[in-house]
Amino acid sequence: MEDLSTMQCEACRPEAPRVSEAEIRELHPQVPDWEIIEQDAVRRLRRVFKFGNFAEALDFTNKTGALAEEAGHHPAILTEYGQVTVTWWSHKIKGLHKNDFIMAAKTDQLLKH
Ligand SMILES: C[C@H](O)[C@H](O)[C@H]1CNC2=NC(N)=NC(=O)C2=N1
Repeated sequence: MEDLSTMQCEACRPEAPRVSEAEIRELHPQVPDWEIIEQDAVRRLRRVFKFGNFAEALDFTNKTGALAEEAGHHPAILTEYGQVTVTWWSHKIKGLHKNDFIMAAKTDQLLKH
C-alpha cells in the first residue's frame, strides 16, 4: 500500500463514510505509535510526543499547526512542558476518516525534520 505520509487529504464532506473496521485493520498498523480512543462517542487517533522542554514542545506544536493549515484538516493539540498530545479525527463525520490516518503519518514525519 502507498505510504500514508505521501498521500493528500480529501476534502471533508459531511456525507463521507467513517473508516470501516477492515480499513482500520489496514491503516492502523501504518501508524503504530497512535492509539485509537473513543471520547464523547467519537473515535479518534491520539499520540503523545515527548520532548526535553517546553520550547521543543512548542516548536513541534507550531509545525503540526502548519501541517494542519496546509492540509485544511486540524487536530486537537495539547502542549505541555516536555510533551505534546495530538488527536486527529474528522469533525464533520464525528469519527475517523482515512484523512486522519494520513495526517497522523504526516505528523510522525515532522519528527524527522
Ligand atoms: C471550513 C473548514 O475547511 C472545515 O470546517 C474543516 C476544517 N478543519 C477540519 N478538521 C477536522 N479534523 N475535521 C473537519 O471536519 C474539518 N473541517
